[in-house]
Amino acid sequence: MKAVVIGSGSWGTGLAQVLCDNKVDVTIYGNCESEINDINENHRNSKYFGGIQIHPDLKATTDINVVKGSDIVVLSVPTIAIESVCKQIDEILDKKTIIVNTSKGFHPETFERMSCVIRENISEEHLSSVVSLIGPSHAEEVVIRMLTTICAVSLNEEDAKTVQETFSNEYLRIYTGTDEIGSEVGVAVKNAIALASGILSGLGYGDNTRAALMTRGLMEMTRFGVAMGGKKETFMGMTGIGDLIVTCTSQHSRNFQAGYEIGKAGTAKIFWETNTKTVEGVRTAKAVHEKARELGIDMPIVNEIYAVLFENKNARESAKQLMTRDLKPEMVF
Ligand SMILES: NC(=O)c1ccc[n+]([C@@H]2O[C@H](COP(=O)([O-])OP(=O)(O)OC[C@H]3O[C@@H](n4cnc5c(N)ncnc54)[C@H](O)[C@@H]3O)[C@@H](O)[C@H]2O)c1
Ligand SMILES: O=P(O)(O)OC[C@H](O)CO
Repeated sequence: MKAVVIGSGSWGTGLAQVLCDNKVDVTIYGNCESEINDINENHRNSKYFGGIQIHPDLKATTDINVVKGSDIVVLSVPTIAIESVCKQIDEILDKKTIIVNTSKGFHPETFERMSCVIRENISEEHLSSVVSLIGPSHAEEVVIRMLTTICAVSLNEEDAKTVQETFSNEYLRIYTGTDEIGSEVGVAVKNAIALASGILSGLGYGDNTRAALMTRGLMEMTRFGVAMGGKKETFMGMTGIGDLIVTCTSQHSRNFQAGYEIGKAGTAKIFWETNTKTVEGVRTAKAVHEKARELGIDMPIVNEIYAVLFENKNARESAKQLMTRDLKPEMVF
C-alpha cells in the first residue's frame, strides 16, 4: 500500500502520522518548503504543533511526482485549493486511486461538495472512488494520539472499508457511512456554527448560550442538509452533532478562535485585516446563506453570522436579533 498526503499543514501531518504508525508507506507532499524541511530534518511541524515530536520515519517532499503509483491519495488542503490540486495530480496519477477527501466546506463559486469537485477534476481512469474521511478530530489531539473517532463516507462501500482498515488503530476508530450529502453538509455547516460559538464566548456569554446555539444550530444544519438531499439521521452522528460539539467547544478550533476574536472586538473588521489561518466557516457561511436564500430555507443563525462577517454588523446586535425575532410555532427540524 502506497499513500501520499497532499498538504503539509496540521491535518495532513496528523493523518500522515497515523499512516506511519500503521506502517503504511506514506509521504507528505507540500508546497511550503519550510514545513517540509521541518518535518524531514527536525521531525516537527512547529508552525502548527510547536515543539511536539512527530514520527521520525515520517517523510515529506515538495515534488508532486511522488503521487505516481499511489493506491491512496489523501487531500488535506483548504477547500479553496481542492480543485487546482486535483487538476495537478490528475496529470501524474497512473492508475485507479482512492482519493480521500478530508476538507470541510463547499466550492466557493459553484457551492458543490468536495467529493463532487474531486470527481469532476480527476479523470475516470485515475479514480477508484472518493472517500471522505471526516468527523470530530482536531489535528492537535490526533498528533499526540488522543482517542478519536471519525467516519469514512463513500458511495463505494468497498473503498470506504479499505480506508477504514488503512487508517484504524488503537487511538483512531473509523466508522463507515454512505450518506455522502448529509455527511459533507454536516461537517461544513458546523464550521459556521462554531464561528458563532466563538463570537458568543467573545461577547462574554456562557454555557446556557452555547447550549442554545448548538441545539438550534444542529436544527439549522439538519434542515439545510435534508433539503440538499442528506438523511436526517446522519446529523445525529459523527459528521453531524459529533463534529459540531468538538468545534463549538474546543480551544483548538480555528473557527471558534476566529469567532472569539470577532466577539471580543465587537465586529469582524480586525479579523479581516489580520487573519492568516484556515477558517473554513467564513466561506461556508456565505455559501450556505446564499443557497438557503435561493431555496427558501430558514437559517437565522447562519444569516446573522453572514451579516457579522460580510455586512460589518455588530456582533452583540446579531445576538439580540436572534433572541428577539418573532416566535413561531416551529417545527423541530
Ligand atoms: N486541522 C484540523 O484539525 C482538521 C481536522 C479535520 C479536517 N480539517 C480540514 O482539513 C482541511 C485542511 O485544513 P488544515 O487544518 O490542515 O489547514 P492548515 O492551514 O493547517 O494547512 C493547510 C496546508 O495546505 C497547504 N496548501 C494550501 N494550498 C496548497 C496547494 N495548492 N498545494 C499544496 N499544499 C497546499 C498549506 O501550505 C498548508 O500546509 C480543511 O478543510 C479543514 O477544515 C482540519
Ligand atoms: O480548527 P477547525 O475549526 O477548522 O476544526 C477542525 C476540525 O474540523 C474539527 O473536527
